[in-house]
Amino acid sequence: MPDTSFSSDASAQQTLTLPAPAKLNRMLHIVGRRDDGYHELQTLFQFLDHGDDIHLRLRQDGEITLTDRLEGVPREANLLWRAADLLKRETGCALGADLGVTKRLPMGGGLGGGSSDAASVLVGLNHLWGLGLTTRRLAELGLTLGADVPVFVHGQAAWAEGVGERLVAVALDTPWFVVVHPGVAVSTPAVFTAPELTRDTPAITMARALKGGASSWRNDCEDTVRQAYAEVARALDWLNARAPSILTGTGACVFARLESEAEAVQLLDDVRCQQPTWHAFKALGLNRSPLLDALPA
Ligand SMILES: C[C@@](CO)(OP(=O)(O)O)[C@H](O)COP(=O)(O)OP(=O)(O)OC[C@H]1O[C@@H](n2ccc(N)nc2=O)[C@H](O)[C@@H]1O
Ligand SMILES: Nc1ncnc2c1ncn2[C@@H]1O[C@H](COP(=O)(O)OP(=O)(O)O)[C@@H](O)[C@H]1O
Repeated sequence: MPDTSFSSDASAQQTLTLPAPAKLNRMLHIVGRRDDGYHELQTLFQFLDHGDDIHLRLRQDGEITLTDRLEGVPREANLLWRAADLLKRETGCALGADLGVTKRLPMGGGLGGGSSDAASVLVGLNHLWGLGLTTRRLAELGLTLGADVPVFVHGQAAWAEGVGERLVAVALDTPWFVVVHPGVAVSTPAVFTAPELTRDTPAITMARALKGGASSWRNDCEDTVRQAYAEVARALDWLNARAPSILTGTGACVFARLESEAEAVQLLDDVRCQQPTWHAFKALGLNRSPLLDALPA
């Protein structure tokens, strides 16, 4: 009988499929504005058991290619490609990769899909290319791609300050959520440049935020987004009549917190029957990203 174990092991080392989970901002306060225009935040990040999948295949010729196109995103802007290109330039690695994505997360929805894709590429290529960079270094590199990339690299639910780069791991409640995308695109820069945006919420301690618990958590972007996007306001009102619900990030997604999976199933059914123009899914909150458990030993 032919021994195929060597060839299958060898090909397993050449390819990797990794999860790129969504995040929610369980609360988000804007506590100031830096000189460069960026806003200082206080936020609680948590992951969902729902997201994209990233497919990596090692190339010996040094090329970085994209095997899946994202509509409206040219190669040089695609965070998968930018993450791989950054890692290659930073380390001088001579290897390359084919990068693919099974896209499930809406783009620009406040679920961090692009940032999570980038984090999974950084973590995955660090492994496939045998670079040996520390998680801390990968997170530093990731921050140059987007403020939300470090939390995905570290893979722990976190209290975040600054623009989201100062992280402290936390254990939050892990309920079921129903996440609704009301079918409109919200511009993050437009939210952050809105004159009426609340930018002066007094900073609080992490202990106080955690002690207040989910029933006290809110998102400072919500009023501004409500005013500019009637469909987001309608989704928040509709969901809030059924379960406590807030905006994630700068939207457009909103999420309802349920007491059980059965309640989440029921609410999801109701959304699909009564609001057919919205996209919705149910997901469990996770304090540990599935990315951390997906890498081969
Ligand atoms: C606010 C959050 C919370 O998770 O919202 P979502 O993007 O997830 O909805 C993120 O930190 C967003 O981070 P990220 O998505 O990387 O933002 P970017 O594309 O870099 O920002 C787009 C623009 O928004 C403004 N911006 C962004 C983040 C921030 N803390 N202050 C800002 O003022 C800046 O003008 C920036 O040019
Ligand atoms: N791989 C990617 N996945 C999603 N968006 C990407 C990707 N690469 C680049 N982008 C760009 O980044 C923007 C923000 O995407 P995303 O992280 O999904 O949203 P958000 O920051 O609202 O959570 C998108 O509108 C898109 O133009």
